[in-house]
Amino acid sequence: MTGHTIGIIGAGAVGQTVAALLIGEPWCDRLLITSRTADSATGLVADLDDMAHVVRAGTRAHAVTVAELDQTDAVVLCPRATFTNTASRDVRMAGLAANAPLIASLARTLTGYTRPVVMVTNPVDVLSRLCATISGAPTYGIGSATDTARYRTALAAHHRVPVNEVDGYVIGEHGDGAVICASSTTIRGTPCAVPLDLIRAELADRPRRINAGIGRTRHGPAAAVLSALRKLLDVEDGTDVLSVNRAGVWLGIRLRIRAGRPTVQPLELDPHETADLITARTKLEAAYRTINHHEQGARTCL
Ligand SMILES: NC(=O)c1ccc[n+]([C@@H]2O[C@H](COP(=O)([O-])OP(=O)(O)OC[C@H]3O[C@@H](n4cnc5c(N)ncnc54)[C@H](O)[C@@H]3O)[C@@H](O)[C@H]2O)c1
Repeated sequence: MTGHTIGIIGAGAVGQTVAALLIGEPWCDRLLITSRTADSATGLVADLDDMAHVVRAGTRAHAVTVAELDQTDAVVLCPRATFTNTASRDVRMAGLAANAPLIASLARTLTGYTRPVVMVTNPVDVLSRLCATISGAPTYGIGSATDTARYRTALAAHHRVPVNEVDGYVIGEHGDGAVICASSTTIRGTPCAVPLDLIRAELADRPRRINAGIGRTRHGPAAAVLSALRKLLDVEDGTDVLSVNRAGVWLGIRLRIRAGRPTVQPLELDPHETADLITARTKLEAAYRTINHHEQGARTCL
């Protein structure tokens, strides 16, 4: 279980938090970090080195180039292109045009990579598909796991029960097309009332509050990355909600991961949830069609 090397692309808010969490993981020996500038990667490495010495962790971080990531057991993709996001709805999808060429270029460098790639960059479902299509690497998007955690927290507060008594999932798009699986949600094993409007409002407002308070959402998604890595690298078995290929479209789906191998665990949906999932799927397919030219590389404009 020891000896894993993890690559991180993008030394920003999420990349730094993922790296700090991995320093504390006994199964992670090495972190290979690359970012837009060598300075930010080496700066992060020095800071992590100090951290590792203080807490006596064995994990060592190194600044590398993207080409050197072929030595890793998994890669976390969390870069963000420079752009100003002025959207007030569909906020994550608003990053599509700016982030797609960045992810396409990194995915080309990862061509032939066979280990898991964990995508964080938004819009995560569409960019997971782009990365998987270009690189051929098994690509898992992070997003619905955080939505699921937020859903359970909000529902537990509403019913005034401990959060670990709530079992329920959010699947589909990590964004405005999230599908709340209310009909299969239980508290202590018993179906419960789900105030959908309240939950939808909280799923939209919570990241807004985090961003307003501390600038960027980082700890929740970084924990979701760690949870996925532990399972995909066979450190532990368990259930996760990740964005994967479902009949050609990447969207958040419940997976059971045993011995590092994910299998889809479909949830029973009522007619409303089924309609929501079809809507999310249609939206993600339409969004992908606006960027699929990146599969071919740069086109000549005539
Ligand atoms: N899926 C989720 O649940 C989730 C949650 C939070 C953030 N995100 C997304 O993750 C991405 C990163 O967020 P952040 O807050 O860490 O952003 P950030 O701006 O803090 O950091 C982005 C980093 O990417 C680096 N970068 C830019 N171009 C690069 C390149 N070509 N190669 C390598 N690195 C490059 C930048 O230098 C910067 O260090 C965003 O798209 C954000 O929307 C997703």
